[in-house]
Order: sequence, then structure tokens, then C-alpha cells
Amino acid sequence: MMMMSSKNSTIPPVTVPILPHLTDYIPSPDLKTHMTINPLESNPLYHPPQGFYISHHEAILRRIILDLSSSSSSSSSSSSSSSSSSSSSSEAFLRAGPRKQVFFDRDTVRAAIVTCGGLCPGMNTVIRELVVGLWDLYGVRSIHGIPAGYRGFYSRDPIPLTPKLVHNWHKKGGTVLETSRGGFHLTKIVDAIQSHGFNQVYIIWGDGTMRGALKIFEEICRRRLYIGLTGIPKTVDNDIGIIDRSFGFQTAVEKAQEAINAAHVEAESAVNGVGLVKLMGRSTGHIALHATLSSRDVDCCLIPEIEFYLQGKGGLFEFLEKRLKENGHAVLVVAEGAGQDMIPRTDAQKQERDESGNPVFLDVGSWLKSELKNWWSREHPDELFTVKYIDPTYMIRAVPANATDNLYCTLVAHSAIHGVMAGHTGFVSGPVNGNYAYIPLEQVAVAKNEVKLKDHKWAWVRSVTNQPDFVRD
Ligand SMILES: Nc1ncnc2c1ncn2[C@@H]1O[C@H](COP(=O)(O)OP(=O)(O)O)[C@@H](O)[C@H]1O
Ligand SMILES: O=P(O)(O)OC[C@H]1O[C@](O)(COP(=O)(O)O)[C@@H](O)[C@@H]1O
Ligand SMILES: [Mg+2]
Repeated sequence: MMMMSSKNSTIPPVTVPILPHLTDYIPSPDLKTHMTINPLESNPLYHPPQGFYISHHEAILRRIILDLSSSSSSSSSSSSSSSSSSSSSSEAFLRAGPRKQVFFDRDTVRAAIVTCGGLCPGMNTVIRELVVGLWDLYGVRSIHGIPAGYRGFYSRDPIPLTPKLVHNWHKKGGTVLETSRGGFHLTKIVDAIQSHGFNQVYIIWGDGTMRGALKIFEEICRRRLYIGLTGIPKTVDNDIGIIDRSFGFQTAVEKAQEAINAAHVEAESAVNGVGLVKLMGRSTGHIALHATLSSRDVDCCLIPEIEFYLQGKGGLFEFLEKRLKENGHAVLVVAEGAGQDMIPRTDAQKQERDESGNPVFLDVGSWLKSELKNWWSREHPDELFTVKYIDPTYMIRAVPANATDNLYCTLVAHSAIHGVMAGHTGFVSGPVNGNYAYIPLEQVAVAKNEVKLKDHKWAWVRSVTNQPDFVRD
């Protein structure tokens, strides 16, 4: 085995991670009343061995691939969710896990848990693990669920949660706490948090929720409240940046594959059969991409990150004509946000937004199906042709998490608890290059995770499908 000497190469300096902490704005006499040794120390189930506690010097590198070819080595992106910009210093995040010192006395903790936005497999597991973790690890006894998303803070009574109540929630899809879109009212929410006396707030969030959470966090800091706020990223679309992936994403891809399998069977069993599957993915095509790669039955994968066209040289119809001639059938996968600009719509439809302000899409699958049928009857009026359109929509997200996602939910929930107990606030827990890290909320809120068209994964889709690149001459 050849060993590379590191003599001529320098590891880029690491930017010291800074994570918001209650000490940033709470005066130290107030803090002292809450500071204590981690109760895990006296928890008979743990007996913390040497190295059990994570020091605040331990960090996870965002980019872990180094160029060792020259002395001025630079780091580059290793994960699909990392930013592609290269820099001379390496960004790092604090490693998640229990700290020796905590900033909350278990008897005074009053925790609130809320779920917002769309569903994602594993939400109930995260809630369960937050409850069980707070209760068993730290001896917290005042844990509450906020029903119905953000609006629940000021319009509904909190639900007391205990390990007994939540014990089998991980087997259920959806969120027992219920969720909603819209209803974000900053003052009402922070007033309600204060009036209920919550001092730990756990938000299970997507990109929209996170933008709201950042405002809540800033308001909590402005009011100098002794409240730790954290979030656990939840996005079936996998559109949140920096973290490796969201919990529930793998489960959704597995379910999506079932739809592709059915589309393939239908297409194969028809004369000139086309199986068309629409998958979730508002502005990113990760589900479509991953399901395509794992299924291998897909002839063309259309995602929001790529504009495509139907007619003419290099278009979808020309490609399908060829594929049908060669194989007698074809399978198309389209992410819901793809091709939206091509679908005719009224001015009112153009303006339509859901309660959270997200654009409302038209059904790209139905549109495509009708365009395909029109094309075929125009070009081949005397030949049989069938399009079987499958839209599994909520079936891929309204299911319990699979084993891998359930484990992820447990680890990420416990990471969140450890971070809040240690006095951190305004942060997100998630896996970065396979290790759980604490990332400032401010950073995650603006980090989008789109399919990178120059990355190997998309190149692999192109090679598996041999689909057109939709670049006009
Ligand atoms: N820019 C924003 N500022 C404040 N709140 C927001 C913002 N965007 C979304 N929200 C709120 O976050 C919640 C969830 O947002 P939504 O986009 O529906 O789901 P997700 O968080 O899953 O992406 C809603 O209650 C919505 O009102
Ligand atoms: O019908 P709903 O509940 O608004 O959900 C549909 C949307 O939810 C999503 O799953 C994304 O939701 P989130 O951003 O809330 O995670 C999209 O893929 C889809 O467009
Ligand atoms: Mg969203």
C-alpha cells in the first residue's frame, strides 16, 4: 500500500465553529442558578465512561475531501448537500452529544414540541424520542406537545406528553400532534411561549418553518429570555442544505420505487406503453433522482432543476419515439415542480399560494399525459398507445419511517436534547458527513439543497437512462 506523505501538503485551517448559547445574552448571575453537572453522571443506566462527554473543542468538518497534490491544498465538497464554493479555510460545526455541564435544572425545564408544514416519515418517532430522551436521560417531567403547528402556540392548549403516552408513536405515520401551514404570528407565538413558561422549544421543521423559527429565535434573544430553541430538519423533499439528508427521505424513496415498479409493469404489458410517475419535489428533484437510480427501470427522469421541452430535436417526444421503437415501452418519472413553466395557466393560478406562501403547482403529470396522447395520435393515428399515470402523492410521506430512518430520528432527537440542555440555542441538529453536528439555525435557514447537475449522481442518472440533456442546439 502506498502511503502519501503529508509533508508537502497542508491541511487548511479550520474555522472555529460558533454556536449561539444562552451565555451570549443572559447575565451570568442568572445563569449560575441553572448551571449544574450533567444528570447523566448519576443516571444508573449510563455510568458515563471516559470520553462519553463531548467537549466544545470537537468539531465536524463540512468538507472532508482534501487535495493533497500541492502544498496549497484546498478542501472541496464531499457531500451532495455541501456548498460547492471552495474556500481556503475549512468550515466546521460543533459535534453533537452530551456535555458535562448543563444549563438547565431538570425540575425547572418546561419543554414544548411542535411539528409544522408537510408530513415526513418519522415525525412521530422524533416526537417520541424527544419525550423519552428528556424524561429518561435528563429526568425532565414537564414536556408538552403543541397541536397544529405554529398557530397551536396561541390557539390551542398544550398536550402533556409522557413516555407512556408516546410509547408506540414511532409505528405511526404522520404526526400525532397534528401540523398545519400558515398561522405564523411572531408576537403571538413568543408571547404564548412566555406565558406557558416554556424554556425549551423543539421544532420539527422544514425550510418554511425554519425561516419562521429564525424570527422566533431573534425575538427570544431580543427579549433576553431564558429559552433554548432548536430544530430538527424535516423535509421529505430533502431540500434543506448542509445536512446529509433529512430523516424520512429514504423511506419516501422506497415507497416511490413501488410506484415506479407498478408503472413499469403496466408499461411493459401494453403495446407502446408509457408508465408515468409523478413524485413529490417542490423545487428539488431528490426523490425522483434517488428513486430513478435505485429502480433502474426509468427511461427519463424530469426534475425542477432542469428545463425540458417536448417537441423537436433533442426533445422528450423524439426520445420516447426512439425508446418505444427499441423496447416497446418506457417509464417516465417527473418531480412535481418540473416543467411548471410549460403548463398553461390563468393569471389567478399564477398567483395562487398555499397558507404558508408556497406556490401552488398545477399537476405536471396530468398535463404530460395529455400532451403525450395528443402527440401520439398526431404522429401515429393508427397505432396503439397507452399512458398509465401513477401519482402516489401522499403515499410516500404518510407512512411510518423505515428502520434506518427510525434510528436517525432517535439519534437526531437525542442530539437536540443534549445541545439544548448544554445551553445552546438557535441551532439545528443533523448529520454532516455521517456525524451528528450542531449547525447555527441562521446558516441552515439559507442553505438550499438542490440537485447538483455537475455532480456524479446526476451523471449516473444520465448514464442509466441515456435521456436527453435538453440543451437546444
Ligand atoms: N418566511 C417565513 N417567515 C415566517 N414563517 C414562515 C415563513 N415561511 C413559512 N413559515 C411558516 O412555517 C410553517 C411551515 O411552513 P411550510 O412552508 O408550510 O412548511 P415547511 O416548514 O415544511 O417547509 C407555516 O406555519 C408557515 O406559516
Ligand atoms: O398538500 P400539502 O400538504 O401542501 O403538501 C404538498 C407539498 O409538501 C411537500 O411534501 C413539501 O412539504 P414541506 O416543504 O412542508 O416539507 C411537497 O413535496 C409538496 O408539494
Ligand atoms: Mg417546505
